Amino acid sequence: MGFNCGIVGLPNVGKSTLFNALTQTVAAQAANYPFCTIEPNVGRVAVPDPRLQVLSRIGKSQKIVPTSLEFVDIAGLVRGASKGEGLGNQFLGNIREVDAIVHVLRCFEDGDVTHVEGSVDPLRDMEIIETELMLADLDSLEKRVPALQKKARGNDKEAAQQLSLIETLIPVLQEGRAARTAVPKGEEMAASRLGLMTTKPVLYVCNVEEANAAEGNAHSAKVLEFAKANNAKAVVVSAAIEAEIAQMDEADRKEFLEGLGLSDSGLDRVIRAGHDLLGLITYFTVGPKETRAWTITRGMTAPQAAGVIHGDFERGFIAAETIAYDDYVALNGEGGAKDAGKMRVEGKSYVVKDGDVMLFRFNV
Ligand SMILES: Nc1ncnc2c1ncn2[C@@H]1O[C@H](COP(=O)(O)OP(=O)(O)OP(=O)(O)O)[C@@H](O)[C@H]1O
Ligand SMILES: [Mg+2]
Repeated sequence: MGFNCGIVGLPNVGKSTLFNALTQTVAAQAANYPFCTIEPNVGRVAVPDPRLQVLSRIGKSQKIVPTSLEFVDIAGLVRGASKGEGLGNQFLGNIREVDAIVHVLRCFEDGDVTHVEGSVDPLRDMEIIETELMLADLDSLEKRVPALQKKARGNDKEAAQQLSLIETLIPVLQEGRAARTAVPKGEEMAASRLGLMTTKPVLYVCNVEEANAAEGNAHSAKVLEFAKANNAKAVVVSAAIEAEIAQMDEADRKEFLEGLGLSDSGLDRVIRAGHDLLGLITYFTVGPKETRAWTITRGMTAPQAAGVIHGDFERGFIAAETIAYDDYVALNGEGGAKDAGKMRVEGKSYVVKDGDVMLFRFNV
């Protein structure tokens, strides 16, 4: 399943630094000048899930295979990007291609690191970026209206439906609100097919200085408050320190994190939040060879979930032996769950739940 999160923001706010930390590489060039990144950097990241260790211990698996998520480090956007400023059109094109947006906001004070707006103010920066995305969306919708009107007059039902959705969204964007805030219920799929940027789910990442990695600072507090009031997600991270930690070996990393007063890496929170943002859930397969996490979209049925492992599993699907994660753990594995009657044999219409431990029966 090819889901990805695009890392978006003003130039020089720490996007490539965050990308390098996430991917545990130095693949992306991160440096103290705006427009350091031009071509997007793409990398896959393992989704950390503490349930994997628990399951593999009970199931006596030889190895653990986490599921993964793709991140794309995109060039910085500036004011006027929707009108072509700063190679805006090209960069907006990169954003259109991702499934979710990780919006990096500079919350660190450092006189040596250039800020294209001259001062640190994450809510202002957020508005600059979101305005550009809204203007670009507005432009792309308005362009489609005349052709759709013509088709709709010729009794094209599909065109008429699309036109009506577009006519709902245009005034919303004109008022300066993201399209995602006004998609009518039941039209989410149709809206996502419009290829807009402001319908994509967004996660705000507050990039703070090293000293504030644990608690955040006054800038990040403003973002968190905004996010709370607007039903949005935000996390605090120090990209610079995370990039450093990512280069350390396991033992040093732990000691270093503890020294900073961090129980877990901020990156884990970014990755997990990205996973949730995409409406993704995880089910597990547990065996002597491996304990493995699989990513599916919320709402998928058992055969569809099986298809993520192999097309044959979906085509020849018969049933899925299913144990909820909590039951698997409480009853110490498959045998105990079976004895307690907690292993369910689910059929074709079963909607898989997050944490299900599954074994598929199939026949091809
Ligand atoms: N939390 C932080 N504290 C201090 N400095 C940081 C922090 N995060 C990033 N930086 C510094 O900010 C500068 C810009 O970082 P980076 O190249 O990652 O930004 P970018 O958003 O990818 O920029 P561009 O849009 O130009 O590609 C680098 O010098 C980096 O070391
Ligand atoms: Mg960059």
